[in-house]
Amino acid sequence: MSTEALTLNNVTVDLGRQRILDDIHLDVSPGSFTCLLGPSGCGKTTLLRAIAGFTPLSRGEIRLGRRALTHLPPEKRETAMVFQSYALWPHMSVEENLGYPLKLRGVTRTERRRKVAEMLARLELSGFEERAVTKLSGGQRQRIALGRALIIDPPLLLLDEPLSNLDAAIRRSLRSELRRLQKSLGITTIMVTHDQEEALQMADQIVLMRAGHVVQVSTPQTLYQQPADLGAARFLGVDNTVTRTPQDPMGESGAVTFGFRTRDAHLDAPPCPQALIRKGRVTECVYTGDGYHVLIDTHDAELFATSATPVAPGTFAALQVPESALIPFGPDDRHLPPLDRHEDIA
Ligand SMILES: Nc1ncnc2c1ncn2[C@@H]1O[C@H](COP(=O)(O)OP(=O)(O)OP(=O)(O)O)[C@@H](O)[C@H]1O
Repeated sequence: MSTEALTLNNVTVDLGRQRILDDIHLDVSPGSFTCLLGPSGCGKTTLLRAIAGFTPLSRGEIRLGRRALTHLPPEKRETAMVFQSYALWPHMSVEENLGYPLKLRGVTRTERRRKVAEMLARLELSGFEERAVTKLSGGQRQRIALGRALIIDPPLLLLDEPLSNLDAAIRRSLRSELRRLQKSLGITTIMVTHDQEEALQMADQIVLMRAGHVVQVSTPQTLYQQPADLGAARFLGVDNTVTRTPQDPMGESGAVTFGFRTRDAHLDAPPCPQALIRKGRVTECVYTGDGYHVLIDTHDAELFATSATPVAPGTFAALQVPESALIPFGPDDRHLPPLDRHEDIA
């Protein structure tokens, strides 16, 4: 299989009078797995459809390797797409579904059988040839849909929320299966998801989108630890913010907002010299399975923290966040470089 780099330059899409995608630039390296991540309506599916050729560009260009795709119809782009709904032919068997794209390309019956058997082995579904697709589980159907997309050796695989119809356990196991398959084939892959956990677990590169724009392109680790702005941070589970005070950790100048995740704010941690501390009254305490989430009303903000034991509302409590878990943002809400701190923190 040949796999290729994808390049988007200046990609802009207007639908009706509305600008849906605005000046998108993106480089996707060959064989990598990229997730388009963002809230509902931010333009993820439109971008995927534009790459597939189903949505025309108003401006810009799309290249796959040396080929310009921009003006090619979908069937000439040779990209494969898998949707949320499995879109299998219900009246056909597994073998017929998988072999259909080969049949359309004039591949002989013997060769089709060989390729279908090979694909079923890759999907760990050997022996399912004769099975009606209506008699498969949701996870099996989605694997067949994936196999049908891959059987023609496409240079680019496009996935539109392929796991979102499946229940949580199947979804988790299919994530690693899909990633393993993608790596073994080395196929350049772009997947749309609104699920940050899914993107963080699967992607080599995440494209975070908001309102038709790309906010950040980075590895999962960088996106999680250094979100580009406060909006990105909130989308990635940073649910607490505090503004600096004289005794807090701080940068050199200007107002700083620190974001932190609830999981990093502890009520029962041993005191640590370099930490942010906030005190207040507990207003809520809910069980989360692996502990408790506690809401604390401090004098300037309501903050969430974790506790190993339940805490009664009304109790006076102090939360502590280690310095390493604080994400600093400047007055314009943009992420600041890592803290360079010399002073002790109260
Ligand atoms: N055919 C269309 N005509 C006009 N507007 C459209 C059309 N298709 C989508 N939109 C609008 O474009 C915006 C982006 O939609 P899109 O489906 O790409 O978002 P998304 O990020 O994939 O959302 P979701 O996660 O909910 O699927 C939305 O505001 C949507 O209403």
